[in-house]
Amino acid sequence: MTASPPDFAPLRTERLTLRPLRLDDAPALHRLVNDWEVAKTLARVPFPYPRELAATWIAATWSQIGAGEAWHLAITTEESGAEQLIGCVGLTLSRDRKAAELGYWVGRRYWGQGIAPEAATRLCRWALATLEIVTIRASALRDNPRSQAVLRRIGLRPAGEGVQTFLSRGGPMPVLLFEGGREEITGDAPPPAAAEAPAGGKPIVLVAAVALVDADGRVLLARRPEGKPLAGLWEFPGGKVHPGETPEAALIRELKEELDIDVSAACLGPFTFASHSYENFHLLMPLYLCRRWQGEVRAAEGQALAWVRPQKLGGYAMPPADKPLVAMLRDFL
Ligand SMILES: Nc1nc2c([nH]c(=O)n2[C@@H]2O[C@H](COP(=O)(O)OP(=O)(O)OP(=O)(O)O)[C@@H](O)[C@H]2O)c(=O)[nH]1
Repeated sequence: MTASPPDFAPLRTERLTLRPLRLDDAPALHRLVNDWEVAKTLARVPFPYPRELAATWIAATWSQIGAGEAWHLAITTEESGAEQLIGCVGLTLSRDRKAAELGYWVGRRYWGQGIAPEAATRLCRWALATLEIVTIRASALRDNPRSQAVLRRIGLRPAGEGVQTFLSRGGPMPVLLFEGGREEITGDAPPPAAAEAPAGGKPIVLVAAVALVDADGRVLLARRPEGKPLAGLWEFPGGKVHPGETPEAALIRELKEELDIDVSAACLGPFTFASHSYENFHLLMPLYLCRRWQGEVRAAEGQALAWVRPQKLGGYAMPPADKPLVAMLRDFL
């Protein structure tokens, strides 16, 4: 078992910090969760909660974070200048690593302040932008409307009913199942940009993008970082064309900013384009092909990068507009 808290940069919201648990959280954790009103809603928590279990569980969460299997984090807040533990929130990966199960609890004194949805939304957004998951699942006891309301607030939708064993209740209990993906949880409808809306229609957003192809014939994909619309999806490097800019100039600027490379317009070969309607704008995106640049590609904005063989492009989750582009690239390269 891991002997110290794992390296994990805390996730913050306006009021909360989500960070790995520490051994000195054990007394507060025990006090908050050894409360029938809290424990009775949780499947994996025994009641009464043995004092020594808190430290054992904290150490188990470190191993799981280290192994990339589950992220159970402390929810803390500042009260009169001191950090207070107020609950926990966690995600556990499914066996195929495509989904994660969400769980949380908040100490009774902190109920009714929207802590659970705030913490859960933050963790889910981090996970969708960082892990390879596409679905988040959760369940709530049928007789726990408060938790069901939290799951709806996060953006999860009902997905049937089930039965789960509850340690606290000593047996199987009926639960309602919930699930959702990136669109539900992040409310992703990318914002419209510069162009004016044509009467009765959506604004057209012009974005220049490029398939950079290296000497081995691999294509560069960049992962959209947390905080941007469609976070976690892989895309071709590029960005919006600013007013007065040509698409080539926009791309040259974006490639310098995002990847720290210098590209000349002569090395940008027009390849194809995407024309795709998103919910609140219509994307028009010329895709260039480029095999020559100066400098070494690096993630200048901290984004994840991947050099991908054309046949493997289908394995990366990309924005819907990119689907036809990927098929054309695969045929061409
Ligand atoms: N760069 C790029 N954008 C894409 C691709 N596919 C796709 O739908 N888009 C969409 O095109 C838009 C590009 O906007 P962006 O947010 O990356 O542009 P930007 O870097 O100028 O952003 P900012 O000004 O918001 O920071 C986004 O809505 C993005 O989802 C793609 O393959 N590459």
